[in-house]
Amino acid sequence: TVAQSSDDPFSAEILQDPLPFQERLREAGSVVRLQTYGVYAMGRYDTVRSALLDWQDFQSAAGVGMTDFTREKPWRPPSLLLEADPPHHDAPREVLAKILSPRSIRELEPVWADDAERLVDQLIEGPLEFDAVTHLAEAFPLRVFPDAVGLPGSDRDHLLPYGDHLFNTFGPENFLVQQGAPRAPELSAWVNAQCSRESLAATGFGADIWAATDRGDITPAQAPLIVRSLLSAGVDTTVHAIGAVLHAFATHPDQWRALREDPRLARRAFDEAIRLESPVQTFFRTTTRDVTLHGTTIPEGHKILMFLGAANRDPRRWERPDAFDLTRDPSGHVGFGMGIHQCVGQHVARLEAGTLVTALARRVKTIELSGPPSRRLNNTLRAWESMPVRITLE
Ligand code: HEM
Ligand SMILES: O=C(O)c1ccc(C2CC2)cc1
Repeated sequence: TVAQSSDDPFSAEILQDPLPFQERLREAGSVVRLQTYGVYAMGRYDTVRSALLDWQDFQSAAGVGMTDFTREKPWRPPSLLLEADPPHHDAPREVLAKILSPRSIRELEPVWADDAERLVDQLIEGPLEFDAVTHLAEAFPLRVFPDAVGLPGSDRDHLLPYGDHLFNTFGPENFLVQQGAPRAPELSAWVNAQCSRESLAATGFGADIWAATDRGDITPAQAPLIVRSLLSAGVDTTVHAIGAVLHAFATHPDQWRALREDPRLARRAFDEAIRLESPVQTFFRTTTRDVTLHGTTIPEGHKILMFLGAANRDPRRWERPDAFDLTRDPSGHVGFGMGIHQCVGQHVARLEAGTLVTALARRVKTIELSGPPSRRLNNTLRAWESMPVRITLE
């Protein structure tokens, strides 16, 4: 018999503080049936990793949220990457992987480094106490990423509520989805309008995607959906990942000192903050046949829920899992997923966070919380509402 849990991981209480539930989940077994939703959950690192790698038994094409696309209509046309499996997944993935590769985005490094320095210079002219979510975690990605995609200047802040709602729709239709539903059609229409060739600048990730249609690597019908993938995945994730790394440093002054002594630590700090916080907490898969995992058989056509956040703090895999420790090697964390769907934008995310943290480390001597930070509840994202900080300067 399979282990059972009566917890609701999408309740406000557990979304506010998921750690006790995640501990219960890991201890209950490799595969645990969530009675509230009739889905199978996994929180241990080894089980999550093997499900991520086994795309044949655990498919994405039926959706990576609770909705089973073979039974219900998705609220938006499925992503050609996230919600697709080989062979359909192959060409869109190959096109985007090339456009977002470290070599392709290398030219952005000086541009973003300069932008980060200007943003930090402006910031430190003002009061040395401010909300790091508003003035850093949200401000920087919204300043650099839409430009890199090739979005026109105005109303780019639609991207945040669009992403917030999208990430809620991967969960059950609970209070969070109901909150975002009224604006969803308008936000979705706005995002779709940004993805046409004529809307996008002549250079940037968007133009590069459309150029791939001229080469026949993808079709003109596919191009807008692939641009939509960037606008869907590329903003809220980095906002809350940067929030996570700032929170980690603000609560570990010794690690901030270590970074200032050795700026190369910025990259490892980002991955360690992603391991610890897992801005993307969960994703689903759907079984393509009866699958037996660690002695538990999951019948065909069932949803499994992978708790990336729980796997990233599994004591079976990580020593002192709840510590933010820059001497640790965080590689192997599942905060960007693993396998054929592993985050294709991770190099962009690392560059964004790296340039901002490096610019801060040059000017800011100390950073600490000046009040309690508050969480923004979301069915999928571990997100920040506000983070009051106080800094001192060099
Ligand atoms: C720190 C920030 C980010 C985090 C934590 C993150 C996390 C993830 C995760 C966990 C997946 C795997 C989804 C799955 O297995 O079903 C993924 C896939 C993806 N990410 Fe990211 N992501 C981040 C930033 C970005 C950025 C900046 C972009 C675009 C520039 C992006 C674009 C994508 C796309 C298109 C996929 C689907 C890949 C595929 O299915 O082949 N992500 N991301
Ligand atoms: O292709 C998409 O639309 C897409 C949306 C959200 C994500 C999350 C995992 C970062 C990834 C891809």
